[in-house]
Amino acid sequence: TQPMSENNVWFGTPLSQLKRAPQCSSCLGQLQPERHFKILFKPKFTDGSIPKPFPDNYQDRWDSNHVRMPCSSENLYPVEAESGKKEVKSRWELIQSSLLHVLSSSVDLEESILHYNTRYNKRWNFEALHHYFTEVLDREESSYFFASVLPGMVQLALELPNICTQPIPLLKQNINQTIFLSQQQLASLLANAFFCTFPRRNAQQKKSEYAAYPDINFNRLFDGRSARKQEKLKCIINYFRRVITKTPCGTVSFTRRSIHSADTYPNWEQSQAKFGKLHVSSVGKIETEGTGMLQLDFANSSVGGGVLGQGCVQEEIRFLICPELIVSRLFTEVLGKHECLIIKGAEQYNSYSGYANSFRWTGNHADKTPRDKWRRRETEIVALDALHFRQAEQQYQPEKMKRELNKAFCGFNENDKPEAHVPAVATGNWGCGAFGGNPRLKALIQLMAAAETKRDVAYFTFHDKTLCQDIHNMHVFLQSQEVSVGWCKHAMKQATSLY
Ligand SMILES: Cn1c(=O)c2c(ncn2C[C@@H](O)CN2CCOCC2)n(C)c1=O
Repeated sequence: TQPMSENNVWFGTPLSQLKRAPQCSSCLGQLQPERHFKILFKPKFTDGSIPKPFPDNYQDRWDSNHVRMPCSSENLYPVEAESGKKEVKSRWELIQSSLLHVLSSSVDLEESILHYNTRYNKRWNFEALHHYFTEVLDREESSYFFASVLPGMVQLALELPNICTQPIPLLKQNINQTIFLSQQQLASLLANAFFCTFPRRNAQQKKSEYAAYPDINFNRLFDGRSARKQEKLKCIINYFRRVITKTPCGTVSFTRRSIHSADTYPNWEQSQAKFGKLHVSSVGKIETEGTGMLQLDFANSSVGGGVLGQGCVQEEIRFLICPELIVSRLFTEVLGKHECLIIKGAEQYNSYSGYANSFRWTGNHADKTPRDKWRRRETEIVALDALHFRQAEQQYQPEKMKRELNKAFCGFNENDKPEAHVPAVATGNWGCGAFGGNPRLKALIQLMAAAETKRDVAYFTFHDKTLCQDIHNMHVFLQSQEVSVGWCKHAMKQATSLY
C-alpha cells in the first residue's frame, strides 16, 4: 500500500486496471423485440440515418398501462358552446393552434402554455423563464432564441404523432421491462414536456392517477427566482439548440429491474464472497473518470429528484447535463425497495462546474463516447435510491443495512454476464449528504455488494481526503485478512448491537 502521505489523492488499483465498456463488453446480438423489450423504432439501422419510428402509422392507446400522450384523440377538454351546450374538444388541436402563434417573447410563451392549461392560470408563475430571457440573455441572444430555436422546438413537439407512433408502456413497480427510444423520440417528448402538454401530470392530489410518478411538465422549472433555475435553463435550452441544429441518430434504453423474489437476494451472513479491486480517489467525477463503468445516480425514489424544481446535487446535475434522462420521469413509477432503473445510451450535452448553490453551466459538451451496436452511447447509469435517515443511528439497524445491501445488489447484479465482461462500478458517497448516510458505512455496504456481484469499484470521495484514506485502509484490512462478505455482515450486526 502507499505510504500514509498527505499528497496522495488516490489509493489502491490504478483506474487503468479497472474494466470498462466497450473494451470489456461481450458482443451484442441483433436488436429485436422480445417479451421484456419494447422497441419504439425500427431496429434495422441504415448508416448515419435517424432510426425510423415503429410502427409506420400512429397507434393510439389511452389506458392506465401507457403514457397518456398529448396527441391522443382521447385527450379531450370540455368547452361551453354558445348555445350553452357542453361539448368536448381535442386538446391536441388546441395545443397546436396555441403553439403555432408567433411567439417572440417569454410572455407570449407563457400565454401560449396557459392557453391549454387554463386551470393553472393563477397557480403557475413563469418568473424564472422571464428572468432568463430578459435579464440573463441579452436582446440579441433572446431574439435569436425566439427566431430560430423556439420554432424548431414547436415543430419537434408537434411532430410527436409522427415521431412516437405508439404510446410508451409505463414502467410500473414490480415489473422487469426495457423500453428502447431513439434520441429523436426523446427530443420530441422533452419538447412536449417543455411546453407542458402532458395531460393529467399536474395534479398534486395524492389519489391522482400519476401521484406515484415524478412530474414531467416543465412548469416548475419556469417558476421562482433562484439562480439555480437560471443555470438549469441554460442546460435545457442548450440541449434543444443542439438537437434542433442536428437531430441525433442514436438510441437510449430504460430498464426497470425488480428483484422481488427474496431467494434471489444473497444470504449476506453466509456469503463467502471476497472483496475485489478498489480504486479510491478524492478527486475525479463519476461521469468523467468513470466512463464505460456502471455509473451511480444517487437517486431519489422518484427518479430525477428535484431536477425540475430546486434540487441541484449529484442526481439532478446528471439529469441536467444529460437531459435525455429526464424522459425517464414520464414513465417510471416511484422505485420500490427491491428495484432500480438502468439507463444505457444517454448523451452528455452540457459542461458544468460545482454543485448545489455553486452549480454553473459552463458551456456546450461534445460527447465523444462510442456507441454500441444498438446505437447507444457506452454510458450506463443506474438510479439507486438510498434510504433517507432522519436520525443517523437508524442506519445501523440490521434491517436498514440489509435494505441498502439488497438495493446495491439489485443495481450491481449482472448475473447473466460472465465476470470478464462486467465493467467496474463508478460510485461515491451514495445516500450521504442530504440522505443522512454515514459515508464509511455506505462505502462498506457498496464494497460488499460489489464483492457479491464480482465487480471492481472506483470510488470518488468528492474532495474528502480523510475519507479517501479511511476507505483505502478499510479495504486493505478486508483484503489482507481475506475476510468474506458474510464475516462483514456478521461483524456489522455485532457492532450495531452496541447501539
Ligand atoms: C462522486 N460524486 C459526488 O459525490 C458528487 C458529484 N456531484 C455532486 N456530488 C456530491 C453531492 O451530490 C453531495 N455530496 C456532498 C458530500 O456528501 C455526500 C453527498 N459527482 C459528479 C460525483 O462524481
